[in-house]
Amino acid sequence: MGHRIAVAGASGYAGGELLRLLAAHPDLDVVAVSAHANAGQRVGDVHPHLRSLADRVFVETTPEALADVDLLFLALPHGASAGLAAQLPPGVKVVDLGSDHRLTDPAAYARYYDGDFAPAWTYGLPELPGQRAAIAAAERVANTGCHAAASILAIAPLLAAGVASPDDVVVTSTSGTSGAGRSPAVRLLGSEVMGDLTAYKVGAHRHAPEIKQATGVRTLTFVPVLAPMPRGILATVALRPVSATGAADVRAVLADAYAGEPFVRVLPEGRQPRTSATTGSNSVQLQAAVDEDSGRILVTSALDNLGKGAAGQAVQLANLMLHLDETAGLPVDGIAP
Ligand SMILES: NC(=O)C1=CN([C@@H]2O[C@H](COP(=O)(O)OP(=O)(O)OC[C@H]3O[C@@H](n4cnc5c(N)ncnc54)[C@H](OP(=O)(O)O)[C@@H]3O)[C@@H](O)[C@H]2O)C=CC1
Ligand SMILES: CC(=O)N[C@@H](CCC(=O)OP(=O)(O)O)C(=O)O
Repeated sequence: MGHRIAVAGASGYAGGELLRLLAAHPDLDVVAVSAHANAGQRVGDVHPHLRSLADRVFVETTPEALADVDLLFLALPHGASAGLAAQLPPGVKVVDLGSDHRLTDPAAYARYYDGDFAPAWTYGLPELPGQRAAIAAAERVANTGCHAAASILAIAPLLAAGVASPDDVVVTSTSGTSGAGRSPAVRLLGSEVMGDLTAYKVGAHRHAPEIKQATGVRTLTFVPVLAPMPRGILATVALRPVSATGAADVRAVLADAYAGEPFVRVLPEGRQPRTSATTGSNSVQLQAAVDEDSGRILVTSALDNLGKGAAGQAVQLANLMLHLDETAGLPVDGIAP
C-alpha cells in the first residue's frame, strides 16, 4: 500500500495531469477524486486519455469526502482552496496548485486578486535555496504559478550571485492555452486562438508579484502572450548586468545553481530551449545569452505549464513532503515531435 492521495478539482486540466502522473506513481494511491459540475461523472468520460483510473467517479468537493488521506492536492479555481483547506483536520498534508496561499504581502494580494487574503504557505519551488528542506518539513505547500516557475528559475540564481540587477527586469512569457484552464471561455475557442498570437493582462499579471517575492526583483515588466498550442511556456527574460559580462559566465552561474537538480537543465551553447522538448515531463530547459548591442543578459526558459508549471511540480512537492524519492513518478523526457 502506498500513501493515500486525493485530488480536488480532478476534472480540470491540472487535475487531469495529476491523475495521469499519479496513476504511474510507485508510492502514491489515488483514493478520492472530486469535481464540481462534473461530480457524478466517470474519470474516463471527462478525461478520455486516462485509462487506468477511468472507472473512478468524481465526488463533490467537500472536506468530508477528501480528508481521509495522507496528502490532498487542490487543483481548484482561484479563491476555492483557502476555504476548503481551513476545514481540513491537522495531519492532512496539502499541496495547493492555485494561488490562494502564494503571496506573503496582503497589499500585493489586494492589488492583484479579489477576495480575502489568506496567509502564505511554504512556497513550492524546491530549486530555490533553502526551499527543499522547508517543503519537506511543511504540512501545507503552495505550488508556483506556471509563468512564475519559468521566470523564477531563470532569474533567481543571477540575482543571488550578484550578476544581474534587481531593477528593470523585463519578461515576455508565452503560454499554451491549457494554462487558462478548461472552463469555457470564448477567448480560448479554437477559432479564436488558431493562427493568432496575442498579449494579455499586459503589465497587470498576477505572477508579477509572485516573481518579485521569490527572486528579490524590485522592478519588473511582465508581458504574457497566449499561443495557439495546447501546452508549454517559453519565457524570455532580459536583465541588466551589474557589470559587463559574457554569455559563458552567465551560463556558468546557472549551471552551478542547478548542478545536481534532476529537473532543470542548462543547455549547451548554441541550443535554445523548446517547449516541445518539455511536453509531458517535469523538465525545465534554460539558456543564457548576452545581447551584443545593449549588454543585457537574456535568459530563455521552457517548461510544460501542466508539468513543472503545475501537476509535475505538485508531485515533486508531494514526494518531498512524504519523504519519498523526489523524482518518483516524474518523467524527465518530453514527448516529441
Ligand atoms: N492549467 C495550468 O497550466 C495551471 C493551473 N494552475 C492552477 O491550478 C488550478 C486549477 O487549474 P486548471 O486545472 O487549469 O482549471 P480548470 O478550469 O481546468 O479546472 C478547475 C477544476 O476546479 C473545479 N471547480 C470549478 N469551480 C469550482 C468550485 N466553485 N468549487 C470547487 N471546484 C470547482 C472544476 O470542476 P468541474 O470541471 O467539474 O466544474 C475543475 O475540476 C487553478 O488554481 C489554476 O490557477 C496553476 C498552474 C498552471
Ligand atoms: C494562458 C493563461 O491564461 N494562463 C494563466 C496562468 C495559469 C496559472 O499558473 O495560474 P494561477 O497562477 O492562476 O494558478 C494566466 O495567465 O492567468
